[in-house]
Amino acid sequence: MRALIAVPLTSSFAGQLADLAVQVLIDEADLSPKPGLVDRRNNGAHTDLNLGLMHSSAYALRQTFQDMAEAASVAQDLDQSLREMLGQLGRKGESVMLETTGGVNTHRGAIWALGLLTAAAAFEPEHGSPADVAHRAAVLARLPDRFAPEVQNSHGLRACARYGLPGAREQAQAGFPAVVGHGLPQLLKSRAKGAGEQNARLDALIAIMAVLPDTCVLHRAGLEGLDTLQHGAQAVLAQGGSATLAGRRALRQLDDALLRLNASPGGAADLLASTLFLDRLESCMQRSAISWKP
Ligand SMILES: CC(C)(COP(=O)(O)OP(=O)(O)OC[C@H]1O[C@@H](n2cnc3c(N)ncnc32)[C@H](O[C@H]2O[C@H](COP(=O)(O)OP(=O)(O)OP(=O)(O)O)[C@@H](O)[C@H]2O)[C@@H]1O)[C@@H](O)C(=O)NCCC(=O)NCCS
Ligand SMILES: Nc1ncnc2[nH]cnc12
Repeated sequence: MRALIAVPLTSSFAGQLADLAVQVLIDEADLSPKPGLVDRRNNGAHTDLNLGLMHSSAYALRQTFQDMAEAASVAQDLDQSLREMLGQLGRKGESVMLETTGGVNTHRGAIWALGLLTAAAAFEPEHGSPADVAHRAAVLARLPDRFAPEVQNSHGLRACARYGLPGAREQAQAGFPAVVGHGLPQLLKSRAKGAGEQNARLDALIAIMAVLPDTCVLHRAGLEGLDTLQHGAQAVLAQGGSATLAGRRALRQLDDALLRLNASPGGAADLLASTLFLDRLESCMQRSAISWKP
């Protein structure tokens, strides 16, 4: 149950959460050089994706995130009816994405992760710490959705079943450990060490890659791909991160290795966007305090 009486968010606050979700998707796409992924330099391991498509997809999802924030702001509890409403909005968002991109999967995992986090933030704006928001998102992710179609055959489900590893569902249900325990602490640590903002974000992405069983990589390149990703990312961190000369060299080697394997860590990219979302959320909430106070 809510800690305080439910206060419907003004549409402007739900709009600000949606703006933040879109902005972190743009920032993730633009960040360069990202190993194996679409960025400002090239399309990584993709033939069907490019930076323009990532941007169009991100902007097209704004209404989805706003609808999710508004639904959560009027919900009485983090319960099955809110979970099912978010499921319906998430599936609608996936259709909008596919219409915008001509059928290419740009942000399926991001709709899931950022959708849950946006709703969790909107539900209790007065508790906006990363740990609180990730915890509420996990509560939502663990609830059943009676209207979810029986999907047995997604790339993620197949990879999880084949290799016995957790995927996007489990990451959310566990409270986004790759974000809260790795991406965010690394972002703050690299900033504190004096790294520039782009290098700090790259380090956060690398910290996520070092631990995440990314089902996109497993699907395309199996355990060899996952091993290459995780060991390559650990090597970048061991060399001092992306701001050092040796770290930059290790990053380039990881990019080359992933391209050779045709592997793209799309799950890690989504979780970097989630890291940036939680990082900026508290200041967004403080700025908006006036708009949601009764
Ligand atoms: C629960 C869902 C996430 C569905 O999950 P499932 O595993 O069944 O389905 P997938 O289609 O495989 O989607 C999972 C996407 O999540 C990202 N991801 C991968 N690993 C992880 C991980 N360990 N932790 C977190 N997130 C992870 C990843 O998304 C990114 O990659 C996409 C591009 O992938 P790519 O392989 O390049 O492209 P494809 O076209 O799929 O294949 P190729 O032929 O090119 O190789 C891109 O979208 C990134 O975002 C995985 O793709 C959830 O979606 C769901 O149930 N939704 C229903 C609606 C709902 O209930 N919503 C709730 C409220 S929001
Ligand atoms: N930058 C990116 N490149 C490829 N797949 C992605 N999925 C999410 N962000 C991505």
